Amino acid sequence: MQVIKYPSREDWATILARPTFDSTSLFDTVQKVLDDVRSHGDNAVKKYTEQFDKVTLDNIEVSKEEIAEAEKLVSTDLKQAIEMARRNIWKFHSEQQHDLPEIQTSPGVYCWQKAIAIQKVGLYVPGGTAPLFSTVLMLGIPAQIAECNEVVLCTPPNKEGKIHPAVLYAAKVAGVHRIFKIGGTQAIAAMAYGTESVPKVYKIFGPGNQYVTAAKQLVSLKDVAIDMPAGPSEVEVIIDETANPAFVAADLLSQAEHGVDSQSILITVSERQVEPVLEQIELQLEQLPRKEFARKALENSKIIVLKTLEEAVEMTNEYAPEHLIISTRYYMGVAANIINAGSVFLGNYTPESAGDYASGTNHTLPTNGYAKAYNGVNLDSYVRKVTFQQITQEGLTNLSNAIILMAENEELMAHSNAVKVRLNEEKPVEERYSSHRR
Ligand SMILES: NC(=O)c1ccc[n+]([C@@H]2O[C@H](COP(=O)([O-])OP(=O)(O)OC[C@H]3O[C@@H](n4cnc5c(N)ncnc54)[C@H](O)[C@@H]3O)[C@@H](O)[C@H]2O)c1
Ligand SMILES: N[C@H](CO)Cc1c[nH]c[nH+]1
Ligand SMILES: [Zn+2]
Repeated sequence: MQVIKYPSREDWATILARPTFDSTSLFDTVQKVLDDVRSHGDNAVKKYTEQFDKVTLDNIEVSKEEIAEAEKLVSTDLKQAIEMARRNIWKFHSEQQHDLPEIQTSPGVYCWQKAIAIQKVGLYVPGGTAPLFSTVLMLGIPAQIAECNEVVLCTPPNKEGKIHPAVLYAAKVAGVHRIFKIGGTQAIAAMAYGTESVPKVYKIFGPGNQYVTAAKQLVSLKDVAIDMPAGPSEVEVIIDETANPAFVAADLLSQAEHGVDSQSILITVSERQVEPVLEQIELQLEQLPRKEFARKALENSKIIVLKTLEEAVEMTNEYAPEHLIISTRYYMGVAANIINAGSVFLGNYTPESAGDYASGTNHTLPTNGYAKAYNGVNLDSYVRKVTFQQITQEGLTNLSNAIILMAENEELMAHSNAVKVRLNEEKPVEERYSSHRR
């Protein structure tokens, strides 16, 4: 991990750059796969599954028998852990439902909103190098709470053409309706355009590698909504002299192990913490089965020494990390000034892995600086708030001058007429006999 001490402000942007790859050829490659699946459906999906996942599939949909079999293969302990996570995720997300009041904006003018679930949603669960069954819960449970009608899930098959049992079990627990053995760009294309087997959806959710993220961005230009760009994982940790180096190292490694393009950033206002943290990283890294991924990701990672916590906050807001851990004496004071981050973890006993699995918050979060403009997945991601209004004859009379004047100044006479034709009419029957009712 590169150590940078007291950098000058002009260098911040360079220091905070994310790992790069050639995105021109990436977008071209991804677009070709999207177009092919759009034109040739299941045949193209199977072709790319052979090419990228190295498996030939006759049937791309997971059968009921496979789901039943998977349930037997998941241990009781793991089922209990999944249940605990499910309960907390359910609790946190179901509290995000709010009553939407009816507002009388002026006499006789009633406006309100109704939250209505997006009817068809597609969930992408990454599976290139790790079976992320926790992501199934993060994406499926809010869809279940929102009552989406059709929930389909795509995830890459392994070389035997199978899906990890825990992914299938979690999908059952989260009420997913149909599961397909498709990964990468071909999965995003199948859900965006529909194929003979895969239904077309209205919105696609979920994280993934650079191919998945690029595919989501391309299909969202014209064809389907997406949650957000949620690419390679990242974490930033802010510490002072009170932080425990072993905890800090573990947190940095926890995101580095996701993949070679992950990034971990440590900002310390105590120079004395640098060596102990580096020692802990070396020590802990050796024990990790995924140490090769983590080691590569650490090449993209930095330890930055700054003078003050004010600077640390400023740098963080510029970087906009997916995850931010604050391990300083007065962490609440530091947190109060954070404006750009996906999910914030406070104090020495709040590791980022708690949010990845079981505290109840969602782990599908914006990466690559998108936290400046997007939030992570939440219940609102699965609903649209449709507005309704009802205006009485008196209400319309009160608004009429303003509407007519504004419409005529925009030179839109038909808009103005739609009000004028209603004025001076006899009071409508329903208003004579009933009061306003929703
Ligand atoms: N931001 C978040 O909320 C969040 C959450 C979980 C995971 N993640 C990230 O998701 C990513 C998961 O990546 P992954 O690779 O393990 O799984 P993945 O499922 O995203 O990607 C695997 C698929 O990539 C495609 N692919 C692989 N090589 C290709 C190539 N050369 N050309 C075209 N397509 C190719 C294949 O079709 C394969 O099925 C990690 O980077 C992890 O950090 C992010
Ligand atoms: N940290 C990932 C989001 O960036 C989510 C995850 C799933 N499993 C473990 N971690
Ligand atoms: Zn993680």
